[in-house]
Amino acid sequence: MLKLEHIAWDLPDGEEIIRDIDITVGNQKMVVVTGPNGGGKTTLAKLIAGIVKPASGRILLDGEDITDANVTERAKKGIAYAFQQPVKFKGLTVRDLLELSSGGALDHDGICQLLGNVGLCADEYIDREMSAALSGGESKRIEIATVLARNAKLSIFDEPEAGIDLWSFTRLVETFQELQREKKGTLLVISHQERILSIADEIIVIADGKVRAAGPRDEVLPTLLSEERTVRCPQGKEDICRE
Ligand SMILES: Nc1ncnc2c1ncn2[C@@H]1O[C@H](COP(=O)(O)OP(=O)(O)OP(=O)(O)O)[C@@H](O)[C@H]1O
Repeated sequence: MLKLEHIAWDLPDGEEIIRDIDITVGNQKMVVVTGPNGGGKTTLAKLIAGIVKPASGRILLDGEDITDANVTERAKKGIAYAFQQPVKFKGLTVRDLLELSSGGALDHDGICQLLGNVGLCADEYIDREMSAALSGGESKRIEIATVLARNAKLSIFDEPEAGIDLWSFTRLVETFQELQREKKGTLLVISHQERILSIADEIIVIADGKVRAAGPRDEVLPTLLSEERTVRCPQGKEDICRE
């Protein structure tokens, strides 16, 4: 179980970005973090992965205080993080990257399966270099595949939908569902996508650096969707919106 207690994070000029956040993420759950742009979701994910350190508060993983552990130590303890903007490693091939992530040699079928999770046809990609020649959507999907390859205790995905096509996105949603069914670790997914929100066990809404709402999907999602409808259709204009 992941537990954040009174977590805060500020910019060097003192501006508070994350304010006194308390979150509990149960094992084997799929938790989706959503909320308005600039609300602090990516910062929260970076705090959990150890990329940034909190100004105050504690982070516990299965009861162990990991607040002072760095990224590598947290990775060893089972936290895997997929960046919103994928990192490119010149010289490394897709196969190298997937083998590094999974911790051992992978045969053709193993690589096919991992790339298939994100809708990539393996043969075309296995020996390609992780360079600027890959499109944004291709490298984003490879990044997601590397996190899936880790089979981590806690996998964090930051806007996995960003820049990937509809077919690959559908495949990714199915992959998340398979992982949920097979109870293969905890998924923490930052997303604005209703299709991802609709398969969450729990939803956390972060706005203005605080938890605005948190709870089981069926409690949180209806309110979110009705708020979205209100934004799309201002009060008093419902008749026009329906037409
Ligand atoms: N290193 C930094 N320097 C300056 N501002 C930062 C830094 N990191 C985060 N911020 C600011 O903190 C706020 C929260 O950013 P964050 O990326 O966590 O938001 P988000 O909820 O993930 O947004 P989005 O939905 O747009 O991805 C933003 O206003 C952002 O500009």
